[in-house]
Amino acid sequence: MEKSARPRTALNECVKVVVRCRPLSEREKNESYEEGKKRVRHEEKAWYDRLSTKAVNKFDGKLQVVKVWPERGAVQVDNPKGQDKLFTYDAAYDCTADTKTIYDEMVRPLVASVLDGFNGCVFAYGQTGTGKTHTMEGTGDDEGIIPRTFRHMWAHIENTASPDVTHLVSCSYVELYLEDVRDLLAKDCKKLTIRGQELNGFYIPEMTSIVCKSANEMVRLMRAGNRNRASGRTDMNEHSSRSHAVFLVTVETAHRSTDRIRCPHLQFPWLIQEFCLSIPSNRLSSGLPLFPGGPVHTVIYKLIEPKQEGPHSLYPPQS
Ligand SMILES: Nc1ncnc2c1ncn2[C@@H]1O[C@H](COP(=O)(O)OP(=O)(O)OP(=O)(O)O)[C@@H](O)[C@H]1O
Repeated sequence: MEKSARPRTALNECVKVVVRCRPLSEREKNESYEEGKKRVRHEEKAWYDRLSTKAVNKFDGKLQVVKVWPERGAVQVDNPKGQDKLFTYDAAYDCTADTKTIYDEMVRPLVASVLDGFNGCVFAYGQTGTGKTHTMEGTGDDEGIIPRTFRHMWAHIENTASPDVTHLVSCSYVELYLEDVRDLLAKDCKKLTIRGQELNGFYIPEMTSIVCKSANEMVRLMRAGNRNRASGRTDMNEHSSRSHAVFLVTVETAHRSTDRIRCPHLQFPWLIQEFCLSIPSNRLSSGLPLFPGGPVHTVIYKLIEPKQEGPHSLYPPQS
C-alpha cells in the first residue's frame, strides 16, 4: 500500500493518465468508420449497457470502434470477438475537445507546480498517427501543449517580476534514433553520450542548453530542433516522427534577499509506441527504420523516470 502524507486528490496526484481521441482521418472515413456523434441520452445508455451484453460492432450501419465517455473519463473499445472493453483514465477527451481545454484542465496545474519549484513531465505516448505531435506542438490555429506552457511560464515570470527575484530559463532538445542520442540544438546535431552515476542517476554532460528570453524564442527553438528530427512516412501518417525525443526546460529562480536558488525542470518526451510493442514492422511503417530496442532505450526511459529527490536526470551531477 502506498503511504502518503498528502491526501490523494485529483489536484495533487503524482501521475495522471489522460486519453485524447483524434477525429477520424479521411482514409478512416472512407473505410466506413464513424466518429461518436452526439446522441440522445437513452442511446448513450444503450451503448454503455452493451458492456454487459455481447458486443455488436455496427451502429447506425457504420463501424464505431472507439467510444469516448468524457464525463466518465472512460474509453470503450469494440471487441469483435465478444464483450466491449472499458478502460478508465484520469480524463478522456473525444474528437470535439480542443488543446486549450486539455491544457487548462490537465497541464496548467502541473506547470504551476513547476513554477513553484517541483519537477514535472508531460509525456505523449501513442501509435504512429494518433496525434502526439498535434497535441504537443499544435498547428497554426490551435497551439499545442508545449507552446502553451512557454506562454504560461513567461506570463508567470512577468507577473512576479521584482528586483528581488531573477529567473533564468534554458532549453535543451535531444532525440533518440536507433542507438544514437543526438543533440537537436547543436549545429551538426552531434552525437551525445549518456553517463550514469550510482548516486546521481543518468545525465548527458555535453547537451546544448540555450537561454531564452521569451515564449516566442522558445517556440522558435523547438521548431529549429524539430527540423533536425528524423522523420519519414508510415502507413498511418504521411509526416511521421521516427524518433523518441525529449524537450527539456529549466527554470532557475534566484531570490536575492535569501540567496536561495530553485531549479526545477519540465520535460516533454515523445515516445512512440512501436518501440515498446513487438508489432511486425510491415503493419506499421514503410519509412525509416523503427527502433530495434537495446540498452540505450532502457537508459532513455531512465532519463525521464520521475525522481524523488536529487539533481535532475538530464543534467550533470551537482556537487
Ligand atoms: N485532435 C486532432 N484534431 C485534428 N487533427 C488531428 C488531431 N490529432 C491529430 N490530427 C491529425 O492526424 C494526423 C496525425 O497526427 P500526428 O502527426 O500528430 O500523429 P503522431 O502521433 O505525432 O504520429 P507519428 O508518431 O507518426 O509522428 C495529422 O494529420 C494531424 O493533423
